Amino acid sequence: MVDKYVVGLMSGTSADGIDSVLTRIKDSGDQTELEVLDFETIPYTQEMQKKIFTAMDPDRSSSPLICSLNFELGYCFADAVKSLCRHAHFSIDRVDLIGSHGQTIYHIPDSDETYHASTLQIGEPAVISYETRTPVASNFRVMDMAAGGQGAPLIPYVDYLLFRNLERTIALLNIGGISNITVLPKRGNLRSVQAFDMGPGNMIIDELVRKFYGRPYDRNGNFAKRGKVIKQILKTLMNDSYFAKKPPKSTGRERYGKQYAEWMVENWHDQNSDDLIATATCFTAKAIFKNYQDFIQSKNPVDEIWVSGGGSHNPVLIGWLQTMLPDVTIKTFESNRLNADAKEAAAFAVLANEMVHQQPANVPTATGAKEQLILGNYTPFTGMKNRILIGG
Ligand SMILES: Nc1ncnc2c1ncn2[C@@H]1O[C@H](COP(=O)(O)OP(=O)(O)OP(=O)(O)O)[C@@H](O)[C@H]1O
Ligand SMILES: CC(=O)N[C@H]1[C@@H]2OC[C@@H](O2)[C@@H](O)[C@@H]1O[C@H](C)C(=O)O
Repeated sequence: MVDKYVVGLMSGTSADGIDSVLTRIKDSGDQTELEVLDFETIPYTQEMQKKIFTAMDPDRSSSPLICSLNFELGYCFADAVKSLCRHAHFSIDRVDLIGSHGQTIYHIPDSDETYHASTLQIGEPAVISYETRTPVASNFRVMDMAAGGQGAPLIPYVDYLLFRNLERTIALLNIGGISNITVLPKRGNLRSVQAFDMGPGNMIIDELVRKFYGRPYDRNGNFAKRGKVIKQILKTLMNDSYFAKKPPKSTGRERYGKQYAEWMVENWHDQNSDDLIATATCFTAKAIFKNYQDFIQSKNPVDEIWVSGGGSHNPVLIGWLQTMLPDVTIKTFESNRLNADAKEAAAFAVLANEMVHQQPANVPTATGAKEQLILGNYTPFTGMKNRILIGG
């Protein structure tokens, strides 16, 4: 089986920048072997981040903005690939395939009286493909959703491929904008994997810090450290219907973004800023704890939780989580195959590789889809250097 050089691209719900990773992948499915050759994060300019947040906000968004941003982000993603290849001293001509998650603009996990269940990730693959002269796999969530799933989370399949069959039950917890978990029961098969979004990650903390201090996030939990948790507020926040909802479930900025933080500030305007940040940080930890207690503990008591995502750098958040789960070892995700920050981007390289091998890659127990499906749309470069991987 010939190795493929695959670039994975990810921009998460925090919209802080583009993670790109250059990988070498051998084989596919259960036989997948992944090697990470280089990794880079390119932060969005302030202007770009502002546009993304505006596009996500139903009160301020517009169709021309989303239309234009789809192309603008396509160029940003293509630039990220070019920059990564320069950084790795690797000719872009040698890249066989790009797997791009895109930027989530809106995610409606369940239909309601107004809107159909749907999800939108943008960053035009034709632009990425044209600019890099390389085929692109993208739009991984929609086929799962077409089959009645939530289109999220998708990383659990890759977690299973790369980290299964350990002698202990391991949970991979990613604390990004949203927190999500993958539980890999010891010696379990794909059907035994439990995975879902647990609720807010850093999203509410980020919004409060932006509002109070004009900074993007609470670096090393410094503001939370100065504040104290207001028990009454925490109790109110924990009374959230998302936590009672049984998995499969997924959530996003629509629920725990700017409006949520604004509601907190309005409701408790007489409270000290650092106390509110501390309370939001404790809320994030407690939401993870509650979901664990209600949906995981009795089924698959975990031995270890490996934490990745930006929240792993917040010692206050991790400290609280450890206090709530004294019997579980909580440690930063570590693997000789990939570092924590590269994990999500690398997962989209693996998903792209699965796509061109026509391997189903969703985990129906995690997304709620009716069946296993091949994920992703394929955009070949259709110019002179036409390299179509599918079917030959
Ligand atoms: N040193 C740090 N101290 C505290 N928080 C940090 C630190 N570094 C990063 N973070 C937090 O991590 C966030 C970014 O995390 P990450 O890049 O994992 O999110 P994401 O990939 O956008 O989210 P998601 O996985 O939900 O899509 C920042 O917005 C910030 O809140
Ligand atoms: C719709 C969407 O973009 N969901 C993201 C988001 O960020 C974290 C969590 O919510 C997860 O469900 C998902 O991302 C990861 C990459 C996933 O699909 O596994």
